[in-house]
Amino acid sequence: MFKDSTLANKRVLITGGGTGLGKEIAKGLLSYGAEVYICGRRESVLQETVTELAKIGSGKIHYRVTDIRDPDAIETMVASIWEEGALTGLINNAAANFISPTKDLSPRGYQAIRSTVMDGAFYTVLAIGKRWIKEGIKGSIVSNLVTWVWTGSAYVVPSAMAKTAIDSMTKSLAVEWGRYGIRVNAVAPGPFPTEGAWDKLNPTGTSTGATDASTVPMGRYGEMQELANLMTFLQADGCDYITGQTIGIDGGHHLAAPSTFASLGSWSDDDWSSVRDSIKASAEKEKTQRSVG
Ligand SMILES: CCCCCCC/C=C/C(=O)SCCNC(=O)CCNC(=O)[C@H](O)C(C)(C)COP(=O)(O)OP(=O)(O)OC[C@H]1O[C@@H](n2cnc3c(N)ncnc32)[C@H](O)[C@@H]1OP(=O)(O)O
Ligand SMILES: NC(=O)C1=CN([C@@H]2O[C@H](COP(=O)(O)OP(=O)(O)OC[C@H]3O[C@@H](n4cnc5c(N)ncnc54)[C@H](OP(=O)(O)O)[C@@H]3O)[C@@H](O)[C@H]2O)C=CC1
Repeated sequence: MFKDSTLANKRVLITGGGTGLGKEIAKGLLSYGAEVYICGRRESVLQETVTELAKIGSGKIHYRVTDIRDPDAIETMVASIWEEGALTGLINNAAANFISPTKDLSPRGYQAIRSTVMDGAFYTVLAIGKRWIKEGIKGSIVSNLVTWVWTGSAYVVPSAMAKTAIDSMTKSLAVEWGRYGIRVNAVAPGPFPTEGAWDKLNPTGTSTGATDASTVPMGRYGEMQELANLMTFLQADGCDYITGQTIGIDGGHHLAAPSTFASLGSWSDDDWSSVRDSIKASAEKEKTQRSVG
């Protein structure tokens, strides 16, 4: 989809890049020439990913063991990356989540999710953004959110809340940092099965609720390359005027929510014909009662 050199000279940090979508995004950025840093809390997982992905593109991929809930740890990570060269991009991807009735959540359960998704992304943006402003670097921030920023979602309330906060950060910082040429965008994926997410959101293995591909208008899950391509586009030069946007990539999933008429997709032509007759009859009846028009 892009030239191999599309991301040459780009240096991008992907939080949570050792697994799942972060790892797939890393593959995409590497294949288009970027140098990539990934971070997470499990060194063995990061090491394995770096070894595997070093064969792709320029092969410049590095890891840092970091808990993004700790602002001091983030500062240490970002300072050590800067010693090797300034970043040009950040992808806020690390997250925590699990399904649970909200009434059963403890404060610590809520905090585990909020502190990773909301606080972790903010601390990372702050550590990197302040360096870009000081050094006059026009960086690109992209946060990996979810369509729940538009619909909310039962049974994953802390995740929906924290992702929505980062959606708000995206719009707010796009304005505040536009003067520095820093772009702040987000993507909102629908279901892209990964081990990490499906263990926490589809523990029965029966694909119900938001993990059910049959409720996606396109009738399928997202493909990793599709997400990696969108991330590449948002990290590349060429459309710098795009900022403050959250771009859905969900096969139309959130537009098919129960609050819409999406289920009418099962009606036949005969059903529609009968419905049309009924609606017209109603309109005709009303017309006979009109005093004007
Ligand atoms: C529309 C599209 C469909 C798909 C959309 C997908 C959108 C988003 C997906 C994701 O974000 S998936 C990401 C999945 N990956 C992860 O979650 C990785 C990181 N996860 C973790 O580290 C753990 O799973 C964790 C539990 C979230 C946090 O671990 P931590 O070690 O920090 O905390 P703990 O001490 O284990 O637990 C803290 C607290 O939480 C309570 N808790 C844990 N699990 C549950 C549960 N299943 N139900 C209720 N409560 C839970 C735990 O009991 C602790 O509370 P206290 O008991 O101490 O009060
Ligand atoms: N899969 C899907 O269908 C969708 C996913 N998303 C989003 O995509 C992103 C990736 O999810 P996915 O790949 O599916 O799930 P994963 O569980 O594979 O990815 C989560 C990553 O975050 C890292 N992480 C978690 N907590 C921390 C922390 N405190 N500090 C540093 N790193 C941390 C984990 O590494 P470690 O445990 O080693 O720290 C892991 O690599 C998330 O933001 C998720 O909300 C959005 C919509 C749909």
